[in-house]
Amino acid sequence: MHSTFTMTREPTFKSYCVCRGRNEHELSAESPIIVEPCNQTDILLTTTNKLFSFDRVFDQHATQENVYDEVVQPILDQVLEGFNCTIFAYGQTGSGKTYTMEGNLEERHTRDAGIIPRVITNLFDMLEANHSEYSVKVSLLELYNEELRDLLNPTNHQQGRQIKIFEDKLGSGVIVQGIDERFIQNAQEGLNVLRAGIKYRSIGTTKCNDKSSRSHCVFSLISHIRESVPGKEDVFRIAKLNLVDLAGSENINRSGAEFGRAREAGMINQSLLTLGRVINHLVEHSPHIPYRESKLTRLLKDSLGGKTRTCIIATISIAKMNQEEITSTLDYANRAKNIRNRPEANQPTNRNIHIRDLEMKIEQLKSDLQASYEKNGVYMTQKSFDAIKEENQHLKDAVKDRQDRLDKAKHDLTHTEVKWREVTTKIDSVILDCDRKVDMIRIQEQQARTQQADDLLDYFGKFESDLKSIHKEVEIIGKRYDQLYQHHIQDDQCQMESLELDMDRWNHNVQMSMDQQIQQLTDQNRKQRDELEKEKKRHTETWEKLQQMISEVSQSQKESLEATTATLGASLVNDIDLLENVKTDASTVRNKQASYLKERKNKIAFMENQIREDQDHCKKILSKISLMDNLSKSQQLILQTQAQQKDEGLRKRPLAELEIEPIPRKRPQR
Ligand SMILES: Nc1ncnc2c1ncn2[C@@H]1O[C@H](COP(=O)(O)OP(=O)(O)OP(=O)(O)O)[C@@H](O)[C@H]1O
Repeated sequence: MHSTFTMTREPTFKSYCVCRGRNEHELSAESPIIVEPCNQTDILLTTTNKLFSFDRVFDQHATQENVYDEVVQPILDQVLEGFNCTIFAYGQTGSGKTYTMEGNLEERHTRDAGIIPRVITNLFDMLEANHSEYSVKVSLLELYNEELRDLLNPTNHQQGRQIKIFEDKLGSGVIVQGIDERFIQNAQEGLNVLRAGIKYRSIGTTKCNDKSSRSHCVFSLISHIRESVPGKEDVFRIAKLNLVDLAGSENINRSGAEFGRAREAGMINQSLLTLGRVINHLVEHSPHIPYRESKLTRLLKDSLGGKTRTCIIATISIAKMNQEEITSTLDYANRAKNIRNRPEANQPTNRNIHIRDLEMKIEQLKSDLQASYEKNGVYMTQKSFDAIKEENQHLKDAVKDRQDRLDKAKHDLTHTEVKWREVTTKIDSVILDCDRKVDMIRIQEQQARTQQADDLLDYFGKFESDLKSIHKEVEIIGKRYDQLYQHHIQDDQCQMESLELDMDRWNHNVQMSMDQQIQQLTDQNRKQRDELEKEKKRHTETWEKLQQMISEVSQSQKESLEATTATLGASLVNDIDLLENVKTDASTVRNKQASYLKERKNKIAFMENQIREDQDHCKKILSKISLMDNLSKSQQLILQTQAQQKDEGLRKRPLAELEIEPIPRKRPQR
């Protein structure tokens, strides 16, 4: 055994997680597994994909022995070194707290034996192996509905003897007055005592557990170990191990706490809530830790942020149907991991000190007894009175603390009320303003609508008169078209007839003049030819007569004669050519006249077509105009009806419901 009193640097508040495999109920409900231990220290909640870290995670296949070896054995070693230690089991009902802490109490080394029987057994084994002088005493305390009960002496409670909790001024932690502490000589005796006490634990039935522990249960082991120091007086090393099986952390509805058990569940939750608050305050290093708000936290004060080595074992189901509780348990235990305790080994005490302590205690008890016999008004010793006074002071402090918080809450409430009133007034004025604005907007809208309707009526009136004038214009155009058409055709026909006449006349004239010219030319030609013949004859005669003379006439005369003949011949040819040209010109003019006539005819036919098309177009325009006329009349009617209806309904109907189409501001182009 180690005899040194060491301050450790390991985490002072450890946190473990133990998973329970699915039970019959969860299997029959086919509730899927939602937790996955990733490695030895992390566990994944698959539904939220959140990872929780612990000092060690035990999956559903882990054994009680595994848990003991890894969690409890190191703690037991430290108990033997003089450290006070505490192990909590925390979890929803039915998750395996009692199984983990107690398990099977019947047999020493069964597979299902939990932490307590293994601790008892191993403690004695270790003490024996150490060959030291020792003593071990145990106590078993139940906290039910905020009442402490001694399970090793249940009659105490029945006889109305109260168990009190004191804080020891000398620094040895919390003192629980009025409980039985049984010395046990060996493991078997310890197990017997435990089994006997456990029988009295408050058990009920819940939906989650047939044998549900309805209370918090604290099993404490106190060991005194004698240590020999060479040349000095022997000393005793005293240490305490608390093994706490908390009640289920379930919510009332889900646990199905029935038949008056709702109060019980409420109480359980109350003390667990306080435990949670204490943990939060410790984690946040708050100046005030609300230990005094529940007996559970008062009892375990030293294990929470005190000098004790503490660990929490979170027991969880792995089935999805318990998701809510699994999450809250993991959160709770995870948070507790951040508590910082200041473990200190207890100072060894020697026989004399111990005897003196015991003598003081005997004295105190004697004094209490005496005071109680004498019934002199104060049935207790001064020391007990002082303790009660101190308790009262604590209570007063707590009351003051609560009063302060209440005052602050009241102050906050008043402040909030003032603000609320301010906000309400503001809201009222805003509503009033809004109402006024809405009314104004309605009136404006109504006016605008009426104006719009009037504008519309004006517009349609003008539109109608415009249509009428268009109508008239179109009629005039139509008539003009008709007249034009008649006129044009007649003109063209006259023109054509006169042209034809002209042509005929011209043709005739041309023919006549041509014939005359031809006749003249032919006559002229004949005359000239006759003259020429005569001339020729004369010449021949003359020639013949003057043959002789001719031979004598110079060559030049002969040439001149021949030239004259040639000139006369050429002139004749020219005349013929001229006549031919005149003929060609006449036929060209004739052709031109014919093509002009043809062109005119085509033009007239084209114009006739156009006029016909124009007439059709006019007819269409006329029918459209009459259609528009009808439409405008019917729209005018609708508008008038609407205007009347609007006038009546505008006050009642919201703006958006008025189905008036947008007004085209642009006039249609004529
Ligand atoms: N790891 C486990 N292996 C096998 N069985 C288990 C395990 N944990 C719990 N059980 C069984 O589940 C049932 C409920 O367990 P237990 O009574 O320990 O729950 P609990 O958390 O203490 O519930 P309560 O808060 O209601 O007391 C018991 O029958 C127990 O034997």
